[in-house]
Amino acid sequence: MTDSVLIEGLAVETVIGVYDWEREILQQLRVDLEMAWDNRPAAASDDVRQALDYAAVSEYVQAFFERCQPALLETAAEKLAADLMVTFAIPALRLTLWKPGAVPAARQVGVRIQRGDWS
Ligand SMILES: Nc1nc2c(c(=O)[nH]1)N=C([C@H](O)[C@@H](O)CO)CN2
Repeated sequence: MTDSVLIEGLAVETVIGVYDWEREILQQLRVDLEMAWDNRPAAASDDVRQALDYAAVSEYVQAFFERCQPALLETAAEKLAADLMVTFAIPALRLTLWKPGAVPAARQVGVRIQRGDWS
């Protein structure tokens, strides 16, 4: 699959972190997504129902972080990737979760995973 639908820098607020003090506060994450999708049917029909609707996916990601509040970025990434692939029938995706401010000397830190079949 050579086509994709992209979401970059989606801001979400959630409870996340391994330390006790982190369980008491909201922190911002930034989400980048590259989702494999054949864009030709949407282009041919000019119909959003044939597209992978990035607005709908963005809303889903926001709702996910309201109900899923894990300690590790790794856990959040794995669960979110699995949920998105099932809910939207996405064959493959690359997901990056950034946690700006977690390491003050770094611009941001995060994790990136790739799941599914990109062929
Ligand atoms: N690989 C990871 N390392 C760390 C994580 C994480 O989620 N994945 N989390 C923390 C703390 O929660 C940290 O962000 C607090 O500043 C430390 N390392």
